Amino acid sequence: MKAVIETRGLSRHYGEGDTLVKALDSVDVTIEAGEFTAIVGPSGSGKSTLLQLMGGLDNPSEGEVFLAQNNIFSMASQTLSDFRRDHIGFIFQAYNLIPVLNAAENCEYIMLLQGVPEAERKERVYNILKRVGLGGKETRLPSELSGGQQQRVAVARAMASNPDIILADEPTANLDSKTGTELLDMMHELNKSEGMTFVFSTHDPKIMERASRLVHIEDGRIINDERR
Ligand SMILES: Nc1ncnc2c1ncn2[C@@H]1O[C@H](COP(=O)(O)OP(=O)(O)OP(=O)(O)O)[C@@H](O)[C@H]1O
Repeated sequence: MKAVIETRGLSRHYGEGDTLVKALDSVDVTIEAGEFTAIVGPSGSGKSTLLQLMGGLDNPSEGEVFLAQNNIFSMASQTLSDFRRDHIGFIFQAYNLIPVLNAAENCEYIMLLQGVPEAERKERVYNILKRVGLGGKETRLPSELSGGQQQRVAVARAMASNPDIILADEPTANLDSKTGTELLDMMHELNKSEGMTFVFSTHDPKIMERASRLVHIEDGRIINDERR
């Protein structure tokens, strides 16, 4: 199996002395291509911190993250920013779409930054939006879409850059149970049919049920890592 992300001795500390918080404490984990991994654990256990560090959105106190065999924290910040854009798709709890851009433009934006030619951009956006069940809604603004539809745009946007991996931080937390299940089934289908690798930070039992791997974190440390 091919390693997509590998962390080595990854730690993130806040404060010092009496107020020191070890949000993440020497975590070694390797995410392999095609996995559908849920990072689970109690509130405050370090799930989001791990996801943020895996994606190079935060800096570790100690340790390393290798993405596609590249040590991301040894990169200059612009290099990291470009590398992240080309290799990782992010999905956040709050959708984080650009409000003045319509569904298609939200997806197209990353490809524009990647220098993908216009005709190819349009075709890819059309196909991806259809793939996530939003065919015909290309010109809707985020405010004209339901929460579930906005999160589908966020999934489409994450896929648009053709990333190695999608990191999703509590993607169903703001959705009702039925909408969350539909979104999850769609991501699971993308995992099965296209081999897209996903890592979730979650409390959602529905994600845990479908996960091919459950990584349990407590107090910033991995206490169990179960493939099934
Ligand atoms: N900016 C910060 N300053 C100080 N402490 C922080 C900061 N961010 C996170 N922490 C602490 O780090 C620990 C891990 O936080 P993290 O958000 O990763 O947990 P989590 O498992 O994702 O929690 P939840 O399930 O509630 O989202 C917590 O104790 C949190 O209070």
